[in-house]
Amino acid sequence: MKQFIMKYLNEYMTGFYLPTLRLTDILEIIIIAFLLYQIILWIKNTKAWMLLKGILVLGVFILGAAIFRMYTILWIAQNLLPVMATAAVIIFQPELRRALEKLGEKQFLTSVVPFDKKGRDNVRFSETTVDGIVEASFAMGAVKTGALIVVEQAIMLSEYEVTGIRLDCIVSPQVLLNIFEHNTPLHDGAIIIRGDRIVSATCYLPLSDNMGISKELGTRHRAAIGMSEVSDAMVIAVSEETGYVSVALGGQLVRNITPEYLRERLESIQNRRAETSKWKTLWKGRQKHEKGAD
Ligand SMILES: Nc1ncnc2c1ncn2[C@@H]1O[C@H](COP(=O)(O)OP(=O)(O)OP(=O)(O)O)[C@@H](O)[C@H]1O
Repeated sequence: MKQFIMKYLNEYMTGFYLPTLRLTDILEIIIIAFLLYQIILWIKNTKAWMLLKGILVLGVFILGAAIFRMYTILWIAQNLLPVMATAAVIIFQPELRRALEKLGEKQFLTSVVPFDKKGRDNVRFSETTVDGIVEASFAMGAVKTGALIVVEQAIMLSEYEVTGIRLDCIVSPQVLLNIFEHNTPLHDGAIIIRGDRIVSATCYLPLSDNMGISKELGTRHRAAIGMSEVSDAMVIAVSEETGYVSVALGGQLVRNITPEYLRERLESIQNRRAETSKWKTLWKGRQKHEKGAD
């Protein structure tokens, strides 16, 4: 019996190989899992999602060609691969730039390595500015005055600032209402807010080419989403048609929000420390509003 067991173990267990697991291996697995998760998130939120689908279709086609030994197709695919890789980098240059910018953002770095303690406590804009933006947005919504307000964060929006008329004035509800008043020279396009000041008006923002955006939304909302796709800015859009106030951040538009929600969102980017503590509340609120908007 003992011999039989030993023979069985010899036969079946020698094929198993159990590598020794070091602490660095576990760390490596965690890092790779985190990076993969971030890449998948990035792919899902950008045009790269379409690219991935295209690559999958192409992969299946090439696999079919390999199985059926279609040598000419395989030769063409092999020679076109470097060209396609270069083309993908050129086509997705804005998305790649955005991903690298995100990596370099202070906010991202400080969330991983909290070396900039002083920076975390810095307040980006004052409570008066928050009040001004919230009050003006909903006052304009009530009378159906269209508006587009870009609140700059870590990424400087100089290239969009120069498309408009330079301003330098403190944010207040009165000024905002005046700027977006119909038939006034500054009402068209977007304004950019940096800190507590409006730095430019009538700015032209990049339009999003996301196919999933609701057809009932026009260029104002498309510009709000587009701006939030290429930068970390928070963009507030007030609809001239419905009076709804919407907010775009990271390529996502939350429509028909309440003053409390807008205040919360502004306060979350106003102070880095508040951002961490309010994350949970905001996320819950956003999900609720997204449901409401649908
Ligand atoms: N790329 C852009 N950059 C900045 N502002 C823009 C841009 N495109 C449109 N706008 C602004 O949006 C206005 C047109 O809005 P439009 O009616 O097409 O959009 P909408 O999303 O349906 O908004 P609304 O609900 O207010 O009608 C323009 O007059 C202009 O002020």
